[in-house]
Amino acid sequence: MIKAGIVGGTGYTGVELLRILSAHPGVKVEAITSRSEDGIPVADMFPSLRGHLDLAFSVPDIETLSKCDVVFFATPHGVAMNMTPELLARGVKVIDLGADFRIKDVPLWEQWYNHTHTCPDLVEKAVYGLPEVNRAAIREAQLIGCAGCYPTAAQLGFLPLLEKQLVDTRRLIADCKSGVSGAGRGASVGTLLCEASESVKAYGVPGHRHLPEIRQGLTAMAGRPVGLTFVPHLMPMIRGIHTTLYSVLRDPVDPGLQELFEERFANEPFVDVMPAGSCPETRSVKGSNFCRISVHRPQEDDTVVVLAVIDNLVKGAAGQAIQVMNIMFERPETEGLQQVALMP
Ligand SMILES: NC(=O)C1=CN([C@@H]2O[C@H](COP(=O)(O)OP(=O)(O)OC[C@H]3O[C@@H](n4cnc5c(N)ncnc54)[C@H](OP(=O)(O)O)[C@@H]3O)[C@@H](O)[C@H]2O)C=CC1
Ligand SMILES: CC(=O)N[C@@H](CCC(=O)OP(=O)(O)O)C(=O)O
Repeated sequence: MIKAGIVGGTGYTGVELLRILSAHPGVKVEAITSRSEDGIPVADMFPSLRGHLDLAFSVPDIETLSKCDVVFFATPHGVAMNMTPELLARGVKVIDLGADFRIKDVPLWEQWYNHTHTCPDLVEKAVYGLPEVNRAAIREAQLIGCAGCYPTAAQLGFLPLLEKQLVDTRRLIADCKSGVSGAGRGASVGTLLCEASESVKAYGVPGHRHLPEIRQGLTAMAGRPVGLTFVPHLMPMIRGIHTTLYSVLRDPVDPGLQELFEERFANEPFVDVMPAGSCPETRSVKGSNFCRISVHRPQEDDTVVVLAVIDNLVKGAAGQAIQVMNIMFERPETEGLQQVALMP
């Protein structure tokens, strides 16, 4: 049994980790932290877990967490970096769902996150948690910076095109939409029902913190710097990310896009390439670890349109983190992650 700890158990990604791990046959959750709910039984706060988890929240404590084999940080950026050096020194593997270890260029991270990094040496050692790109490195890693939610969908969608050098890398466009749970559980005016429902709004147009993360991944795939326009939107739904990705073919001769996507993801257990002409819906992945993708070439013109959907809390966060854990601990990669999406 893998002994797991979760820091940040009262947030949306924390409770999603609990939902999935409580049914994982190879994992026992040993510690779950919250500073605000210290001592409260987890099932009192989340009745959906009654009968599945007999644990109470406790404040984050290095002695307790270091008895675990793996610790997940489901915390805002700037938190994981404080405890990670000590946990690694004690032989614990760390999987950060936040952004502390995702961006290799530390000054660039500090600029976008407006925070001083306290362990830049560990950023170099950390492995980016996107199994479809980095599986071999994840297997050997002690520390993972899990891919963000928008970055997961955008990178998976562009991956086959960039690896094969099929599109102009100077003008990639990622038009992305997220459900409100992407903003976390903390109260804010923008996520109130009256503000977020029955309305759609772009945000972060001049620059969003996921821009450098997505650009870093796409640059590695393409083998050269890429130009990217990334515009996120807030949608009146709870879960889900929908990305519409635009790029222009370098050579207008038909490269066989459908076959290319099917072949690239043929052995990926959580990427489903949809039949030609289809448009994946966010509800087709709600509660599941799948990314569903379709590729289009409207009017047989030179623009390629890729549609990719994920559940931001699963493939975009907790599910991906558990997929990564399965790889690190040499468990079957799909173990505990077989949930079918909720319809409707
Ligand atoms: N929501 C999403 O769709 C996605 C989120 N992520 C990332 O995952 C992380 C968590 O997100 P989310 O679950 O939405 O966040 P929430 O705001 O919903 O929850 C944050 C959690 O962190 C705890 N926490 C906050 N500050 C600290 C601290 N200083 N020390 C210890 N614990 C702390 C909180 O509990 P308490 O204050 O009681 O200790 C709470 O349990 C973030 O980095 C986010 O960017 C990644 C992908 C998708
Ligand atoms: C709707 C919404 O507010 N989404 C968040 C992104 C989700 C998230 O938490 O980001 P990570 O994937 O980096 O952890 C945002 O735009 O900042």
